[in-house]
Amino acid sequence: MTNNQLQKIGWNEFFKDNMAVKLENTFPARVIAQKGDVYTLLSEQGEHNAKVTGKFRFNTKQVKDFPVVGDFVIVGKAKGSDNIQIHELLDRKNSFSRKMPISGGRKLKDNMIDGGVTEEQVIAANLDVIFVICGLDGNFSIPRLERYLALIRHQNLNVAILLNKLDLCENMEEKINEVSKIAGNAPVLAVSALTKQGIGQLSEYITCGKTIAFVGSSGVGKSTLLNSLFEDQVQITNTTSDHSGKGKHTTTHRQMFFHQTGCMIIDTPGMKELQLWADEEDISTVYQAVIDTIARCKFSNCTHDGEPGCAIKDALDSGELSEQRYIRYKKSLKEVRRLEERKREYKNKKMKRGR
Ligand SMILES: Nc1nc2c(ncn2[C@@H]2O[C@H](COP(=O)(O)OP(=O)(O)OP(=O)(O)O)[C@@H](O)[C@H]2O)c(=O)[nH]1
Ligand SMILES: [Zn+2]
Repeated sequence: MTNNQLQKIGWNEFFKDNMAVKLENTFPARVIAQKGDVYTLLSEQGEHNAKVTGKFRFNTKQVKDFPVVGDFVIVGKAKGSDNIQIHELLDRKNSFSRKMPISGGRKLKDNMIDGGVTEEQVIAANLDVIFVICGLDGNFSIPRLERYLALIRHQNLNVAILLNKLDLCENMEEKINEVSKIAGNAPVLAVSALTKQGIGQLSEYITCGKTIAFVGSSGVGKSTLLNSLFEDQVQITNTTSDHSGKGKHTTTHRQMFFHQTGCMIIDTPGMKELQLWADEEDISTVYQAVIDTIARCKFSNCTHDGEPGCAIKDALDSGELSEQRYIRYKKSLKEVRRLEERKREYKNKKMKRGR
């Protein structure tokens, strides 16, 4: 692979400039798959399987600082062996992240998932566009889309919303309308991965040198979509366990696929739990309509709890603002405030332990 070929897999000046390790015989590579602590990498020299070095592991304090699919890393041969090792993770242009999920059951506190390590979990890195996929069947969920949008807004990613299973949907316009109301600037596309209806709309995103990722809950059709785009089966899809739209887990690890156009597509396993890794500003952006309404309240310190001249009350009464959406806004705000608190507690605890 020549330098030009490295560019084809997304390498550019941004990554070159932040290479810190200048060890002899090291070179850049991109993470194209991950299974546990084994990474599959692609470099000018071809494909390699590698782990991080002991030094990397020792010096890395946070989960988010380990490589994920889409990352660029600096690799080299281990002393006295032909094995490739990862020495350094290069700064990310961006990433899609959530709060680390809770292992071993969830705790609900004030109707919010609470607990787990207060750290960022990076799902995929260095993306040009992220596609949030949602089924037009029983899986359809505006609240879930809003949560994805909050996470994405936090990372400043370009996002497109992809409504799949168009073949199963009888009120497409109504659904698109509903989604458009919360989508902000994100384009909303409706397709059927199965019949390929509308798939052509994706071609403007699937272009040479670009990296895109598919995220969404299990069973929305990420792998089916990938299969359609590649014609020949790159992933094995399963049949949904029932008609509720909840699929069986099929994709078990993250992986990057190379499309014939030269586009890199990252498929991710369906996410059950989507705790916010976002802040108040992100919530304000996702719920801009609520923020605009609040700005019209008579008193700037209005608590929207019966004060005179409350624009929220008027908007709820007139139906201009949906009560459910307002409740979700308040809940999300509470969740990110709680996250800020937990981040502070976590940092203090870590500092006390000296790591
Ligand atoms: N009718 C219909 N079914 C679809 C469509 N896309 C996917 N499916 C079905 O939905 C089920 C789940 O699809 P997958 O592609 O495995 O879903 P996934 O998002 O990759 O799921 P995970 O790997 O668990 O994250 C399969 O039975 C697919 O055949 C579609 O456009 N229309
Ligand atoms: Zn008010």
